[in-house]
Amino acid sequence: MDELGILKFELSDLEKGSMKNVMDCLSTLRAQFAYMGVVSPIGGNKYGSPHGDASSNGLSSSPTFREEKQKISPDSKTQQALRSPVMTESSAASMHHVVHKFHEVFQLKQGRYSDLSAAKISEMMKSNSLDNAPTQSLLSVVNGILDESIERKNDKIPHRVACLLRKVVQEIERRISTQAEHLRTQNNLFKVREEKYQLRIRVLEALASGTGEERGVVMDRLQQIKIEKSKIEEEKKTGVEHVAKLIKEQEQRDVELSDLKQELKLAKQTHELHCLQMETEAKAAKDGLEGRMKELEILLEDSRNQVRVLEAYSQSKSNMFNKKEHIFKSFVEFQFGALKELMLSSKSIKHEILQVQKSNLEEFNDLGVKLKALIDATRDYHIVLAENRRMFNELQELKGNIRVYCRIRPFLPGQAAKHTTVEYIGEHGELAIVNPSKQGKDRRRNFKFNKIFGPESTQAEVYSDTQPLIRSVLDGYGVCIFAYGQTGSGKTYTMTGPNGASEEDWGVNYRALNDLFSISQNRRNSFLYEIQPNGLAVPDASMHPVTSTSDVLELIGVGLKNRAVGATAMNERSSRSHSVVSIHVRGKDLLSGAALHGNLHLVDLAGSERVDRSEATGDRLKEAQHINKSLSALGDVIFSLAQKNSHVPYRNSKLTQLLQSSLGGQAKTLMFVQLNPDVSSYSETISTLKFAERVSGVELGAARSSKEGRDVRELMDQLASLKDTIARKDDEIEQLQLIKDHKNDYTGSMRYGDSSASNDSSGVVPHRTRKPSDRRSVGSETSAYQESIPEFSDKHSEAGSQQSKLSDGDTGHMSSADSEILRFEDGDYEDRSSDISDAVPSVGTDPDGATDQSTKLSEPFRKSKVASTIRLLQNQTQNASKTVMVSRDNPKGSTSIKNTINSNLVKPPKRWQ
Ligand SMILES: Nc1ncnc2c1ncn2[C@@H]1O[C@H](COP(=O)(O)OP(=O)(O)OP(=O)(O)O)[C@@H](O)[C@H]1O
Repeated sequence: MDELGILKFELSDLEKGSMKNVMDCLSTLRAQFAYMGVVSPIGGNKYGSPHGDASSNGLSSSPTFREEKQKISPDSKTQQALRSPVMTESSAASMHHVVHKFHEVFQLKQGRYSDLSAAKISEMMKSNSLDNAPTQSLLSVVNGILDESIERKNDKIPHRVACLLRKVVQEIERRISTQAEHLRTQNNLFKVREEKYQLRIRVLEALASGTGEERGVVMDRLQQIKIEKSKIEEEKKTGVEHVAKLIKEQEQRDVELSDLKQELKLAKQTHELHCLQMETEAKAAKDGLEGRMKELEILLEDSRNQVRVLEAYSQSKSNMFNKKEHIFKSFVEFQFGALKELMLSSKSIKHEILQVQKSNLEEFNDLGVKLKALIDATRDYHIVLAENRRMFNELQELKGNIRVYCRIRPFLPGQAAKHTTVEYIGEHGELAIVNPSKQGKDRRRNFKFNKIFGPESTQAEVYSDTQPLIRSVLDGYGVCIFAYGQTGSGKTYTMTGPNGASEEDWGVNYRALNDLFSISQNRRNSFLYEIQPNGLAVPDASMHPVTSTSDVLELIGVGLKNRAVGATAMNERSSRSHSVVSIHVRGKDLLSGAALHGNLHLVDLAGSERVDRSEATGDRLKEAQHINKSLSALGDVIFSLAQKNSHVPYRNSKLTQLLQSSLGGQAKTLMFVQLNPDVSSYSETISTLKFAERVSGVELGAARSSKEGRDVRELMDQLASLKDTIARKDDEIEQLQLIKDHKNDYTGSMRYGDSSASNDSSGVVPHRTRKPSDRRSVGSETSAYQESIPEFSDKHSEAGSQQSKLSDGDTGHMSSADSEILRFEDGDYEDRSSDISDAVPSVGTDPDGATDQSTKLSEPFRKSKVASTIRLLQNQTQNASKTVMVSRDNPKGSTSIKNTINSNLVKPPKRWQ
């Protein structure tokens, strides 16, 4: 519309309701189409306005008018296009281009045609330009040139302008002729049509003239046709307007379309680029995703496996839980059942408890009274227990504070000639030694000791007679057990046992230690023991606290490492020093607070030897001399004690220094006399036996003479009476123990609800389970104490042995004390006993006769009567023993003894005091 110069309106004008622009536009369009109708071939006037020729009305020279004419004068192609009901896209585009060209070529904006350049004019003259130029433009050119020539007043116009004018005029003429031809053709057509219509009119008139009726119909029909015609024309007009409108819309759409195409192209390029980019990204993303997908697949597979495993696991768990649930359910049901039962029983128990509480209260009151009695009884029990201990040790003393056991070792597997010197071993300590090289009376020598252990005796048997002394250690006594004998006779074997000994072969040392600790444990309720407290015993020796046998064994091991051992001709592994294990015990009576101190010396003496036989020389000889010297010192001490010398030479050797506390005084001494049975050792054997005999008979030798042999019987009676008293006391103690146990059981059962026997660890507990008749079944009235006082078991054997000793016809072995006779070098002792010629009167007793005495001893009695009686008994028996002893050199006397000593005579005591 801009190009056509038509006023336009915007869609917004319609929306706003401003119709002015719309109306202007429509009126301009109508005017234009009206003009087109005028210039159309049908109108017959192509160039002129409806009001006549422009040039003629003077408006032609007006540029506005020219322009207006140009604007509204489309060329033939344009007209054709406009006339064409359907306009193609290309034709519309070309029409637009042509109109544009016309304006460019022929529109003279300013100046004159005569001033136009030749090039411009030649361009205008191109047939193509002229052909395409609108007629109006051509006429404008003509008019312009003519106007210029009028203005120049017939002055000549330039040649090129004249050529242009002619060319334009020729073109106009050509067009006019074409137009005329067209008009003629049209005219002819109209004429044909007119004739046709005339013909129709005539037909119609004929018809009209025929009947009035028919004429009316025809007229109506004609009228209808006219109306139709006018309608058709109207529609045609509307259609033309519609086509123009469509053309405009089409153009607009084309523009939009091209813009859109352009945009589409751009968008397509952008899109393609974008697509490319997207594809690249997509590819990368796809690769990444594929990788990720593979990973995820692997993960998925793993997860599935895990899920399978977990499923299996959860299945098994679930099964297990189901089972458990089942079990729990049944358990809970069972528990509920049990609970119900419990509740029921709880009710009845509560009821019972109430009743029991009631009865308990009564019993408690009763018990309070009984408990008081028990406390008193317990106090008495402890007093009696202490008394018992005292009596026990006094009895030990009565049995003798020094005992001599003789042990004969067997022949060793490697020993060649097995000729023994031991001819006879009696059950009660008798020993007969023969000298194969002598004949007659001197061939045989008899000895008597507390006990003889033959070659077959076991370690346990040997120890069984030693055990009672260990108890004395814990009662506060000094005890010394030592082994004496020639080298290789088995001292170490007896004291320690063989190398790497099993428990069965353990020697005295180990067994004594075991007993020491076990008895101390048994007494823990009444005594607090401290074994081997820290301190120093002798120079270069130290003391260490111990709590068990193994502790002591460790210390012994340390000591043994320090012990000199060497091979001699007599013993492949001879101890070249004394070995002393000292155990010190400090005890405290928990009830009375009294303290006691005992000690135990376990001595394995170095072997005495005849240096000519042991073939010792050099250091070994010196060693042997030292050993013999210290043994000699030991003998001196023993005999000094025996003679009750004011001075006892303890300090002559370290050995006697060490043993001082367990030699003399209240100390008890046990000596194992070790013998080698081989004939080659005959002289050493005799020497050893003589020494032992002297030790064994120390007190006998030291006793003063007594002519009151008859007193022995009386004293024996008293002794038996005392034993009976002890037995009764034992019964009392036992009864108290039973009461105490009953109390413990009762209180235990009250506390724990267990009325069964309590497990009392005290050493006296076994008694309460035994009947009195059982206790006496051993054959002694003191057998109730066989476990706690095992020595009682051997009293008969000792008594018996003493009896045998006294009844032995050979009194040659009964040597008297003589401190000067201990000589090992010559292998024999010189017997220089004093002349004692008194015969022993007939003595004897019946133990059963003493049972009716002293059935009840009061405390003052015990303190005074018992003690004084024991002392008296000791003195008397010593005298009696002396009487027996002195008779050994008197064949007559010995015969007398043999005939008169009663078999029940108890061995006289051997005290050194
Ligand atoms: N009762 C016995 N039964 C078996 N073998 C024994 C017995 N007594 C000793 N023996 C053995 O006799 C040998 C010598 O014994 P042991 O070493 O005990 O003698 P000893 O008197 O200590 O000698 P020494 O004084 O030279 O040290 C050892 O081989 C020992 O095993």
